[in-house]
Amino acid sequence: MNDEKLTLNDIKLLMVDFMFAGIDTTSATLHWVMLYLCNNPHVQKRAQAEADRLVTTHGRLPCFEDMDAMPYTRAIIKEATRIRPVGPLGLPRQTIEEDTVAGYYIPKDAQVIYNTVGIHEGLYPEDTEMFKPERWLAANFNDSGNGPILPAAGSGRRRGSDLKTMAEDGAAPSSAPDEAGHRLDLLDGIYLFGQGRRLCPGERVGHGVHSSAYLRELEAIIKGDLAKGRDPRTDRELCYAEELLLTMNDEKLTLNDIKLLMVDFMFAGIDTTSATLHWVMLYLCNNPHVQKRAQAEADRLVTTHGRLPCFEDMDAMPYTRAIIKEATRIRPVGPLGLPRQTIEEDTVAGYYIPKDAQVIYNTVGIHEGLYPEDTEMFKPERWLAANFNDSGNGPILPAAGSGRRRGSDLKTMAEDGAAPSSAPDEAGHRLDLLDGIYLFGQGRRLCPGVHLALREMFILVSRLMACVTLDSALHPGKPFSDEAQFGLTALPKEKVLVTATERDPAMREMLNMEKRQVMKRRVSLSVHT
Ligand code: HEM
Repeated sequence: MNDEKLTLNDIKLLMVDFMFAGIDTTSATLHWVMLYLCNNPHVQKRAQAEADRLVTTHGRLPCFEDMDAMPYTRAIIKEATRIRPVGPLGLPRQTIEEDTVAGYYIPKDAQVIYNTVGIHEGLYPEDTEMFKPERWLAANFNDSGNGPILPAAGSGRRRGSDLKTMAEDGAAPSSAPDEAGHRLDLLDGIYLFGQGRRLCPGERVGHGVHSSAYLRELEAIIKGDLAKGRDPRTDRELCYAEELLLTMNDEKLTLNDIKLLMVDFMFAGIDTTSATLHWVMLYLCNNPHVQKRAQAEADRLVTTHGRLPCFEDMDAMPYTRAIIKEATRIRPVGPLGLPRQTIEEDTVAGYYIPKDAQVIYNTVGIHEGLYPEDTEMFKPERWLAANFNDSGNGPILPAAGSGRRRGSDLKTMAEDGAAPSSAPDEAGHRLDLLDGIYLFGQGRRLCPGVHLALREMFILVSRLMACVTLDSALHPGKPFSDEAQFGLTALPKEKVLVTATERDPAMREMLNMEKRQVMKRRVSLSVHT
């Protein structure tokens, strides 16, 4: 550490990085390897024959030194990374100069993301869905250009024929690279580990382009409107990208900033929200009484307004919101928060935390601590104002943004089933998604997408409850296992396949009516543009 000018803290951060970056990725890839081995007994047989040859020669089990002598085993791993790359998209890069790739102009400072799945599919378009480890054996590359065009690890593109370098499958073991110094290794042709200088250090690898054509088109439409003295906002509902394009001068945003924001949102907002919805569906199927109560809430709204729930009904549907909140409590899809660095020393729960330490909050642990007596019970009613009272009933909840306050302070929302009200209570408090929930982080870098995520989930759950009854498609009437499988997001271990049974044909008619109205709006928008 002295030669490399590393502090003890740098070493700790490296250890944590390795844990975060190395465990899920490797184990997910191994899941695919196992799956394809089970699905392809002939592949297993050939790998076993290779292992047997090694065992017979050396009188011991394979060890790290045998990598070069077992090309078929390596080819199995490589084919699994090709056919199902566990990171479907690469990490973003910023271009340091302009360029043209496949006919697309890429400006300087653009954010580019390579599409690993797309690149891998393009390698063998004729049979991309076939698991064929033998693609990766040197015997299948020859100087007539047989084999795909493979980009080499770390340096530009080179022909597959250059890669005719490895010992043939089954040939005498040799650990030396061939005379040209090439190796048909895991990285040749595989983009799963990234590319270039920031290639995954656990292995080494791309490109792929985040197209900006759509954004430029939108910008032209907005500029066209403004040039004609027309404010697009008065004509139609704008999407987020259009709103940003309209305010980009005032906000000092470049087109590139907007692109980066869009990409950030896609990365940060899709998996997290969809994983949370998996849990919501699971717990709805497992708790028919919860569905019934949510359906009753939706029915009251439909009867009052003669339409399906919409965003404005959030405050009027506390039980639906409580379902979403309880799902985020019981199975937070991000089991750990993102790391923070302490700016001063402190003592927390008897533990001394030095300055400059990296701390990670344990979301699962905090959530479990809220209701230790029945933490594994899915009880949305915990989050209804009726269940908080001045005698301190309810857990001690940390309030969103400001210290800790007693649950009794939170007796603020309209009672479940009470008259709809969109106004916060007189104390200005709201029993909202963030009170007591750490899933979205805390403090200044709290998830900025929380309100969007809540609305997306609210609209889906409230409308589902208005229209259908959910049940497990795999084992009707029986609960799903609520065990979590940990990955980048913690998803249910069991596949949440559900059936949706229509409750009332009148709801279908309401949906169809809405669909017709949306289509009409779309037509008028395309006429406008
Ligand atoms: C259920 C859904 C979601 C969950 C569980 C979630 C969770 C999180 C967490 C834990 C963080 C880190 C906060 C911290 O450092 O303390 C975060 C950051 C972030 N989230 Fe979300 N998120 C969700 C939905 C969304 C959506 C829908 C968007 C946008 C469309 C979004 C955009 C972001 C962005 C841009 C950041 C980075 C903020 C920063 O670095 O300052 N998230 N999210």
